[in-house]
Amino acid sequence: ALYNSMTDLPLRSYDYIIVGGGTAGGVLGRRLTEDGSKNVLVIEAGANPDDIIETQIPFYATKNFFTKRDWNFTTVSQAGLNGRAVTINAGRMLGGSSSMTQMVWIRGGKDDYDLWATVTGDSGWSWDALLPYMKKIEHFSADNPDNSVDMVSTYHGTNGPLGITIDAWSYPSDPHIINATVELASEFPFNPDVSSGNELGMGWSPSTIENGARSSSWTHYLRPVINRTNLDVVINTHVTRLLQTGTDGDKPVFRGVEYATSVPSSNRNVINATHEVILSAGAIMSPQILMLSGIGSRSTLSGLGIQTIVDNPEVGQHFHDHPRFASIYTVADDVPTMDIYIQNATLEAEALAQWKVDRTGPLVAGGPKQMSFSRNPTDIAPFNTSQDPSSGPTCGHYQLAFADQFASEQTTVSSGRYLTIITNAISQASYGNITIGSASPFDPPLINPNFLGEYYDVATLREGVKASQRLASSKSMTDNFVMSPFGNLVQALDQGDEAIESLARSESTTTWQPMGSTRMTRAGGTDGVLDPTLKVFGTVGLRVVDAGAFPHGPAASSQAPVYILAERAADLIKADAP
Ligand SMILES: Cc1cc2nc3c(=O)[nH]c(=O)nc-3n(C[C@H](O)[C@H](O)[C@H](O)COP(=O)(O)OP(=O)(O)OC[C@H]3O[C@@H](n4cnc5c(N)ncnc54)[C@H](O)[C@@H]3O)c2cc1C
Repeated sequence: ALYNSMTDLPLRSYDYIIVGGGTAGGVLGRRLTEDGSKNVLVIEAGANPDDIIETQIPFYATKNFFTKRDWNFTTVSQAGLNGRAVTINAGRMLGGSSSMTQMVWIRGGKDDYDLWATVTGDSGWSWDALLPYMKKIEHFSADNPDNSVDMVSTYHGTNGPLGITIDAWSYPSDPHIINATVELASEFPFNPDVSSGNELGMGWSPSTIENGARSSSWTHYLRPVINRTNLDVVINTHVTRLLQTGTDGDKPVFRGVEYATSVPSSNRNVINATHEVILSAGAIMSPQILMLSGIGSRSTLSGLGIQTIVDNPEVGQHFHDHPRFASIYTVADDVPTMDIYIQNATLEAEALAQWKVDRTGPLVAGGPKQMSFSRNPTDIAPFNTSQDPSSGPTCGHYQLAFADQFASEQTTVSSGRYLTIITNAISQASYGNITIGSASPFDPPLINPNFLGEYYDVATLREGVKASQRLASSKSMTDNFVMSPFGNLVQALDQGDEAIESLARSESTTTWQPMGSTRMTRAGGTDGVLDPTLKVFGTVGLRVVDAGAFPHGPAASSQAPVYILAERAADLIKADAP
């Protein structure tokens, strides 16, 4: 059942306590309770988003920003971004970030997961071994909209919990982009399924949308099973740290969970799991909770008066995110881009009324509907001398995604029609870290993704911007559609590489994909935090299952990889059950 506070919980013991009812936490809550033999408690800091229409309407995804459903994190000053600090929004509600994503559903390349297997020494993390889990997640309900290919049968599942479809709204850009895959077939070859293991090329991009509304790990994994008698979910409860409950051999056992309400001054109480505590608080908060619990770098912890129980300087390291740059183009005045619903309150109100009636109309428009994945050229600087940061040849270095609207975080406009082509550096070379500057669980951790810290990533964005321009200036795109580049992009494209790189430093921001801060490595490894079964090194009774656990960030948006990781994690946890 769902409870508003810990004081409402029935008096019973829990085999598993999951910290964070987000993307991974929702998957675990469902899977660990499905055979009925184990009691599970999920503790979530945020609230239940069921009454919040902005978490349901695909087009309203960004309206969740800066609300109480958003952790609203800010990075430390980023040297690679000319010293700017960047906001990283993250979901603080049931479903976590899956309740506020742009809904893009993309897995990454086969090499991404094969690298996980190599790094961990566990072939269970390879693409082939994970493909059944990938399918197990999906309730995939659309063929490719142009019917040229069946996206479902070979690589996708149709009986899983999570509703996934190709966005039902027809964007003005759709035919132009698909035509460009013919006109520019050598650079943007049509890829019938970018989630087949080879993501390179341009193809349709499915979204976590079903029947015109967002599907999240709350709406499609956890909520449908909330009445299981062995599942309790409690909201509005902030886990402040984990507590050692004993020792097993020479290792500390961490089965105690200390919590408070969302009010920092509220009392701390403790609940113990009989078997395991699983941290699924996301790649920013899970390392913070570990450090507050005495698991981390001794020098950091002792400086803050926290007793070190497990000295592991790897906690919080290898943190990264994919930097993003938006190239904006003007579009012919008579093209009905989504700008009309942003600029005209009457049209938006009509669209909202239509959505409320039957979940149709323009507001079902979610994230990008096509995507392309490309590799950097190998014959120019810095790529001809740098080590390739990608997992392998099935993975792109940059991803282009399209929005039929003005989509900038720097400026807004009140008129005009636009196409935004977003470059994401999905195989970035820069790594940063998460650490803590305070012993208070209510102070956010210090977040350093080190955006564009390596010149390689600036150059990757440069390549993406130039590829966007080649695409935007093609006959297919300029045929009654794209007019010209907009804003600072005009001058940068005119002036060339250095100017583009400089613009990338002054305008790039996050794709909201924090990853890798508690990474998994091989058993007994010293270059990570988790063993291949996601157990925290040096402890008993404790795992981390969230985006922080990725051994290497996939060349993709991160929600699908989190669902994939969590599905296998559930089986690994069950396999260890007493
Ligand atoms: C705005 C936005 C857009 C995105 N767009 C896309 C996209 O289009 N496609 C894509 O693939 N990915 C996207 N992502 C990234 C993707 O959503 C995340 O990588 C993924 O959902 C992370 O899953 P997680 O389980 O690691 O963490 P989360 O889903 O963030 O879950 C963490 C949960 O833990 C809770 N929590 C944290 N601390 C505590 C605590 N101390 N006590 C109790 N509970 C706590 C949080 O409230 C949250 O519910 C986007 C993310 C955001 C924020």
